[in-house]
Amino acid sequence: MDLSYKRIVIKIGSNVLTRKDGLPDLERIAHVVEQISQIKKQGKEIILVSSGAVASGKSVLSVSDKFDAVATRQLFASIGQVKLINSYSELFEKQGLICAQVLVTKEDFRDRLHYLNMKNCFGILLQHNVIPVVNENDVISVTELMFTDNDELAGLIASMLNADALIILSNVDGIYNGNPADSNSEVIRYIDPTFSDFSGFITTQKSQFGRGGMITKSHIALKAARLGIAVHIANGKTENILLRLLNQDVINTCFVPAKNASGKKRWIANSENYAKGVVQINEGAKQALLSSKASSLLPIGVTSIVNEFRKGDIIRLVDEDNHQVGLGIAEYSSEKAASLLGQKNQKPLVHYDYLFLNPGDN
Ligand SMILES: Nc1ncnc2c1ncn2[C@@H]1O[C@H](COP(=O)(O)OP(=O)(O)O)[C@@H](O)[C@H]1O
Ligand SMILES: N[C@@H](CCC(=O)OP(=O)(O)O)C(=O)O
Repeated sequence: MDLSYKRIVIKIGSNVLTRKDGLPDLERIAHVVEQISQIKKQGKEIILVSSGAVASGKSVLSVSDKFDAVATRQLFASIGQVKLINSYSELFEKQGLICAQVLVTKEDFRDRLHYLNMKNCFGILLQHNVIPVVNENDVISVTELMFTDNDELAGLIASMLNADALIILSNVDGIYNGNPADSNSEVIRYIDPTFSDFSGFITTQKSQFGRGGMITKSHIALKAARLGIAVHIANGKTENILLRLLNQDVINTCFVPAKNASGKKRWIANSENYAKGVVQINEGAKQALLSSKASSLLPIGVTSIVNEFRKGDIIRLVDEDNHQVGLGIAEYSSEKAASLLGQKNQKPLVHYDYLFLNPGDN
């Protein structure tokens, strides 16, 4: 049976696009493009998030290691991105398709105007049947301004565009229940979006070019799945992986999407950086919020106001150990909340409809 996704974000990691010697794998890139063009013919919309700029840059120029590492990365990325997008452009053209380059920074998701500009741009590209090829603007994004990796970028794009699915192509068949190198380990086929503790089996091990590793991937995947987006982690080195994945005849890890979250919840989920206020909640409130029943946050469950906020601000909810439980929109100010703290029968501080839960994301 075919997976009936209409809008799909596909993320390809540097490791999929490069050979063992670190040079760009043009055959692999061509194969990805061929598969995308076949999927396009089925009437689906594709947004491609492609890494590989730095690796492509390294294939053009060798630089002495006496230069600053950050500047060297900027150098490789700026040269490599041209090479990478030229390859995509030529290959898509051969398939009768047009692609576009979209380079973004983390700041663009924080600034509301930039966010809307970006969203509008994707809108017009998709309306014109163009395939956006997205990457981080590595020339601008250095050190603390960077996305954790392109998995984070792909998750944000999938959420911004209300995608039905996010496919993350890496160099493993999925998330294993142990060390992937161990022959006893098996790929976990389905992960429920309420699951949160991966520490038992995911190691911090990364592939040659990997930045975030599997831990970041799993957190991004959970977040997207909780927003109603199906996430697949699969092996980009497997022949016809995209076609086979959509035909459901290849092993991969699928994060099962939660029942679709409202647009408001999606927005809250991506607004962590706007969160002004912080409130600490007790264990009872935490259990109630995380239970399968739809619960709002009541003042009786709030133990303290950590940072002040106004009515309508995004606030972070933390538990007694200061671990994040979720984000929500405050129904009233921190001043009023402080006066109601611990009291019964009061109006919710955060209504369920304006609450996004993401325990374990910090
Ligand atoms: N339980 C696990 N299952 C699968 N991969 C894992 C696991 N634990 C750690 N990893 C590592 O995560 C790597 C993939 O992440 P990453 O290096 O970021 O890839 P990419 O460059 O494709 O984004 C795998 O190559 C593997 O070494
Ligand atoms: N933006 C960088 C890649 C960053 C990145 O996250 O890479 P990867 O972990 O391989 O997906 C580049 O194009 O080289």
